Amino acid sequence: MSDNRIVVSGLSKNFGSVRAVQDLSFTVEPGRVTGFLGPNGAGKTTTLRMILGLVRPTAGTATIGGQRYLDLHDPLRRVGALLDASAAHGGRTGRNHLRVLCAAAGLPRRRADETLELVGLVAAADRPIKGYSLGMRQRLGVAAAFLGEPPVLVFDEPANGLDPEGIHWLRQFVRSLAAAGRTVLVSSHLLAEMQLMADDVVIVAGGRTVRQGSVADVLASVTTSTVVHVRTPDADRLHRALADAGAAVARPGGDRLTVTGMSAAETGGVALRAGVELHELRPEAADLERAFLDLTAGKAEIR
Ligand SMILES: Nc1ncnc2c1ncn2[C@@H]1O[C@H](COP(=O)(O)OP(=O)(O)OP(=O)(O)O)[C@@H](O)[C@H]1O
Repeated sequence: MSDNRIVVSGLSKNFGSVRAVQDLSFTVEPGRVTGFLGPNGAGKTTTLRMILGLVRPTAGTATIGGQRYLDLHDPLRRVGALLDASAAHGGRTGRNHLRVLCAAAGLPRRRADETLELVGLVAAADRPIKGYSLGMRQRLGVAAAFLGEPPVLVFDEPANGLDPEGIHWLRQFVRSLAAAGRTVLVSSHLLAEMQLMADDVVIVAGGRTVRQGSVADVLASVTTSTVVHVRTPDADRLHRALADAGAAVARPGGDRLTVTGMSAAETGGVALRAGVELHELRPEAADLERAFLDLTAGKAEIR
């Protein structure tokens, strides 16, 4: 696996007057899972299709190991992709579908059985695909992408239609691909899921990048407005003390206060100085969902 980096540079795509992707640049590193996040219509699928040579960019380039997909010598063994899980021929069985793909790619037939096992579809392998649930089709699509054990994998919304057990399986599988040194790009609008699955994230909205970096850095960069949850038997006094110290305080009811604009440590300090007893002092956990909403607010309209 010499260089299996995906490099997207100044990539743009217009469909008539629709600017689906605008000047997008990011790098997907081997050995890491990169989450490609954005609301509906953000341009994710169009970008993935440009990386895979299925859509011609209006401007910019997308390369895999320094070459455009269309210039790769053995693309099926270099890059595995799941784009549209409903693309398989409904009349075929899952096993036959994978065997046909093996034959087309010059892979041994046993890879069909091995990947069926890997994605947990052995029990349904000899049933026609038209009877598969969406989640089963996703698993079959993942199996198809991994037939040639390629070093680079691109999955468009692979978690769609999966039940919680399926999502757990997908997360483990995707993480194991990266742990083995593969380059993994996964698009999603399931942000909480990406928080658990991805090492890096690229967040797009309205065809543009709004933030990219490691999950930890992106979270840190958007958690300036900390929210702290407090419980105290002396809510009125603490409320006054916090307001005097410059915090915004909401009263969700009873003995509870929600403090904005002050860290948990500062809130505890104010309580101590005011002589107020605390029963709970809890900073709200930062999550990607909130970061995403903050970042894409106002840019998320479907064009
Ligand atoms: N072939 C096409 N012809 C015309 N417009 C298109 C075409 N493909 C995509 N678009 C438009 O480009 C924009 C981006 O679409 P794209 O499918 O890339 O977004 P997405 O982020 O994958 O969205 P979703 O999460 O809904 O799948 C949308 O406005 C869409 O309508």
